[in-house]
Amino acid sequence: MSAPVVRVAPSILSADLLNLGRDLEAISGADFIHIDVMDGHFTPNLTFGVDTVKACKRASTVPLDVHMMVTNPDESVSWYLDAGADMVTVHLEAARHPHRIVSEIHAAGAQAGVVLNPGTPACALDSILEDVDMVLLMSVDPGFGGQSFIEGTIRKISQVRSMARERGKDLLIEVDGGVSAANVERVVAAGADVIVAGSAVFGSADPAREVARLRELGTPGLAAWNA
Ligand SMILES: O=C(CO)[C@H](O)[C@H](O)COP(=O)(O)O
Ligand SMILES: [Fe+2]
Repeated sequence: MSAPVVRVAPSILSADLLNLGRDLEAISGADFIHIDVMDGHFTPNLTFGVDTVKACKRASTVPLDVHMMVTNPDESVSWYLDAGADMVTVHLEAARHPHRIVSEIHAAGAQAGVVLNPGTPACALDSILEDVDMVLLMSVDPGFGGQSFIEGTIRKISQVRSMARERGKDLLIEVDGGVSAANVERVVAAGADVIVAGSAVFGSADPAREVARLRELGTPGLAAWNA
């Protein structure tokens, strides 16, 4: 069996939208394409919708990780499943019926995750942890790329990894916001195995190399919890 490696999910929030095809090609070695759907209500910003997800599906074979930052995702999750999302994550702060959404995602053959804002404690996962494939922990308040990593997230990552361990749950933990070469090893060592990076990847001169570098720098951190 090959050794586990950190999965890297570049966020196209920081891509050059006028050259999105070129930027998707540059990250063809990534593990996911992270698509930040924001509705201008749940977040102060308005970004991508279903058509962007469809366009990414046509342009790339990399699995699509759709991060829904919308109020009432219950109403719109099916649009993103139909558009070709491979992983869909919904905020526990926004979902009316999170278990129903997770079932809908699984019924469509996709993977399901729930997201916690920095201000939401890990215990909010208590009744849903067993039902999801991934927990996404925000390490910035959602809305924008390029913000600074909130340090308290490190403790929350460890808490969620411990919860998963105690329950014997095989869980992906993704961390989103302010992750870069400077902190990726610590983030992973705390218990993460998927990292989102927007400005770190697309702000670099060579996005393809930055994906490989983040994976390389982060992977040693897996040994801390993934024995
Ligand atoms: O969900 C998000 C913001 O709400 C983005 O995925 C996140 O901020 C990534 O950008 P960066 O790596 O530049 O912080
Ligand atoms: Fe995101």
